[in-house]
Amino acid sequence: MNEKEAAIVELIRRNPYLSQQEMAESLGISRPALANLISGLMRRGIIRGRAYILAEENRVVAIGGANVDRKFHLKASAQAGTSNPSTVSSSVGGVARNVAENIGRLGHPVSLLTVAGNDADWQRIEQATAPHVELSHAALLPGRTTGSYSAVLNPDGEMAIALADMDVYDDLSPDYIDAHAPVIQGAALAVIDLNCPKETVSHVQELSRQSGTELAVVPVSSPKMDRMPDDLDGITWLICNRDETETFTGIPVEDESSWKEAVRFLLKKGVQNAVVTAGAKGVMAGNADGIRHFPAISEVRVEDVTGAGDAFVSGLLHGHLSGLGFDEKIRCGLVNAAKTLASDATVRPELSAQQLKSEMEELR
Ligand SMILES: Nc1ncnc2c1ncn2[C@@H]1O[C@H](COP(=O)(O)OP(=O)(O)O)[C@@H](O)[C@H]1O
Ligand SMILES: O=c1[nH]cc([C@@H]2O[C@H](COP(=O)(O)O)[C@@H](O)[C@H]2O)c(=O)[nH]1
Repeated sequence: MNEKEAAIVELIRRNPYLSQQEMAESLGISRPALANLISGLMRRGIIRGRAYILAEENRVVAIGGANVDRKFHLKASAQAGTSNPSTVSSSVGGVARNVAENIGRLGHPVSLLTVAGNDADWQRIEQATAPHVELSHAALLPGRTTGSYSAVLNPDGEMAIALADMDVYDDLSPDYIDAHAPVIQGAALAVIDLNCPKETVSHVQELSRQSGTELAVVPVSSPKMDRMPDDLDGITWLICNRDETETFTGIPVEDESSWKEAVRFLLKKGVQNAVVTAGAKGVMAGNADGIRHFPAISEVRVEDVTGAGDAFVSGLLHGHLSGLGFDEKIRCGLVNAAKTLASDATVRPELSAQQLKSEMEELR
């Protein structure tokens, strides 16, 4: 292949929807010259043909963070201004990545759109994630550092402080999304986390609306709630924990009635299905047909809380993709969260669709 042909192939790989006019303009050649080059590529079987691409049933795309999580377990209560003896453990995380791994383990084809540094942390993420998630669209940025989340935990397990180095996600930009638009347009469901900048969230919302891709929005923390789009129309699922909900709605969630009011607030803003989780108290969830409380699974042994929220989201979306009724979708989330709390892993390695199905029967 010569240089021009290679450039054409790269353009098509990035966006198979480009017209010949757009390709010619982008390469700075005339349209007839482009047509000649394309027929050459077709004769040699490098381009197979032009096709309308149908959304692959149940293909999911997750957009957002892929981090390395580090936990420092202090041997005595934290003292400022000195070195504190501790043991450290680490694992792979990031909300979008956690959800993608859960969904992949549950048997759905899933791609991750993310950005990272070209470093050892990314290699670790890739090794743990690639068996379950398609990663070919992840952009490795020279000179950038892969996202990381470091929590310092007191001896009783409570967090003293957590440090998030997630500057790399500033580059999860609308331009990056445009370069991978067909991945979103061809998916049945897109899941975006709020590690993404606000303009990226709105851009994905617009693209999904145009292509009829369902959209789930998953916040990552209360300070990042200012990245929520101004208008929530076209969001199929919004799943927030209590802190995130209070920050966004301004409604203190203190009892069943204020909890319900917060869900109603989200629905009024245009979300189709809204869920507010509250740890051991369970979730308040609803849509235009009504809002109701679902208790958490009570018989859980809490081993490690990391990843429970992401497991809830993933179980719920698995129920949604499997065409279950509303209450069963929520139950899929509750069961997956409970089983993840009882595991020291962020995404439990035994998870599969069959496993979750039998756990749902066992906990009925
Ligand atoms: N102590 C607990 N006992 C039972 N279930 C829990 C407990 N903590 C969390 N969960 C489950 O995990 C889900 C998410 O937890 P939550 O703390 O609300 O969100 P996040 O982890 O995102 O902050 C809850 O809806 C619930 O189903
Ligand atoms: O600003 C952020 N904080 C935390 C996370 C991720 O959130 C997960 C912890 O989730 P939970 O709060 O559900 O335990 C970790 O994997 C961490 O990397 C993130 O993506 N972005």
